[in-house]
Amino acid sequence: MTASIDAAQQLVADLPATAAVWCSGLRKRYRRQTAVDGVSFTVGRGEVLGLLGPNGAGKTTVIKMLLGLVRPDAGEVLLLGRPGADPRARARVGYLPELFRYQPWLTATEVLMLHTRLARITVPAEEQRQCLAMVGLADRAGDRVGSFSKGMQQRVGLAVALVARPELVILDEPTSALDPLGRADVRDLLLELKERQVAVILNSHLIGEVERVCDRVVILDKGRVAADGTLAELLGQRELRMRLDGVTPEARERLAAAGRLTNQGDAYTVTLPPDHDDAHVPDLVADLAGLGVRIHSVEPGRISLEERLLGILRGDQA
Ligand SMILES: Nc1ncnc2c1ncn2[C@@H]1O[C@H](COP(=O)(O)OP(=O)(O)OP(=O)(O)O)[C@@H](O)[C@H]1O
Repeated sequence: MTASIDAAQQLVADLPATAAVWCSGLRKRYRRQTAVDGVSFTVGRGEVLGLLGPNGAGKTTVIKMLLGLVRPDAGEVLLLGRPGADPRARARVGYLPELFRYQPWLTATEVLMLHTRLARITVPAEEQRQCLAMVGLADRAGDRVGSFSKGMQQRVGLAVALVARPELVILDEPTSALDPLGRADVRDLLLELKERQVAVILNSHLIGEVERVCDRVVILDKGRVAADGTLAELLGQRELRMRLDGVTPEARERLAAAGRLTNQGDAYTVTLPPDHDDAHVPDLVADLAGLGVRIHSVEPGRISLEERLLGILRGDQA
């Protein structure tokens, strides 16, 4: 008997760790408007996922379906290995909504106490204080939230999302009301969560922010997944940026043979194909010199997430 229990425990221990989020085939229509149309993705434990896409792409609707705040027309959700509707899973998830509003008559400390009680988790007062300090509200803990600026209320929302020791945090535009210093604070906070192996979904229009902290990105467009991959996969395309003069039609042809060519004045950019071999760069430079081109600089580069996002949304080929 004991042997079979041991074997069963070993079997469970050997199972691969469940994902923080797994969703498949999520769909939602509002009257004649399709908001989300067959969205599937996974977020690993401790992974920071950026959710990007234009206004109305369906990002908030996806987030609300993950959290059970909007009922999907189709599709399934698992949070931390349990069905999305299971209260045991939800208690381990922190959430900052896009439109945040907290009870104005409560102090910041009382808002946190209320949320830990709702999550049915005991968090020592000292830890709650640390949580407020982490979002820069240590000095305002005893003040009523109704007297806070919008940015300060968003910081309260971040503390609420973090206070119950979540294993997954979902942040819907967490820096929309924050000043540049506040944005930098959130960036540090996300990196700290990553270190603590807390999984994060970050919906943000601030692409630089996403590029700095996210491991992976899902791009939504018109309710569908337009791209899903690690930053390395999405930004794998590299470029050669050159300053040239004396570019003859033959030299231009040679540049275009190396990749997609754009130019403005004396600045030439070749977007290299995915199978490009770095060993070919000296050949290109030698050929250009042989064709009489004066080469002032050659700089390797990588496209930014913003350029990639715009390319995907405009339907450019990778
Ligand atoms: N409660 C609702 N009733 C009707 N339509 C809705 C509702 N919520 C969202 N929609 C529609 O669903 C689509 C997706 O909206 P959603 O808020 O998910 O987009 P989003 O990507 O989060 O946009 P944004 O970047 O502007 O916040 C939009 O066309 C929107 O009008």
